[in-house]
Amino acid sequence: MSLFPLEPYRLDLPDAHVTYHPHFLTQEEASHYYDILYKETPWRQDDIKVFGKVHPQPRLTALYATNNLPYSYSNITMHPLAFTFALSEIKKKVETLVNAKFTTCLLNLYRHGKDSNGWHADDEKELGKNPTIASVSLGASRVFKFRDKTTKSSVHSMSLEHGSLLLMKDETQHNWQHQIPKTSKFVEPRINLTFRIIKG
Ligand SMILES: O=C(O)CCC(=O)C(=O)O
Ligand SMILES: [Fe+2]
Repeated sequence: MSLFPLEPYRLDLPDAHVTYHPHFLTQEEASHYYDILYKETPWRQDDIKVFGKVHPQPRLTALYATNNLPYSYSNITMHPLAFTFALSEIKKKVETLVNAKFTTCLLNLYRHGKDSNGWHADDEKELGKNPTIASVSLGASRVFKFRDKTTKSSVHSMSLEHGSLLLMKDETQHNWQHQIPKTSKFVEPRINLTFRIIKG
């Protein structure tokens, strides 16, 4: 297999359903959306509580939704903004590919290699059982890892590239955790968009 496959493929993870679409967007589309979202998004840095200790989240975030429903994780509750034109365009493309309607998009900005996203599963109750989560990557490529939720072993590592889409569905969040680890390498910023479904 080549290092940078062109065709979508399903990851070889037991009790999960994860597909990776390396060229969901063209490089031009991806750069266009990166520039717009980098500039137009009111990025914020919330404090989170992990193991009883409060510290600033190691990345910037923003929440958008088509309804007014908040999203809570790591002891923070985010209230959504209304979808922008650019985000709506991306949402439509994702919905066509995935054949699902999303209500909510969480944006993450990893400013540099020290920004990260610790081990977690997107298993908050407002997402319901077996949530479908579509994750679009723009900007620098970053390593993305999965590990078995129970044994914390059998780690799968991959790179999420500019313009790609990673689709996690069925029992994936029930059985696996994921993370974006810090890196000591110099890396440019990366924007990630995770489309989710939150029903009231
Ligand atoms: O940045 C990523 O690719 C992952 C983001 C993520 O896991 C999340 O926001 O829940
Ligand atoms: Fe996640």
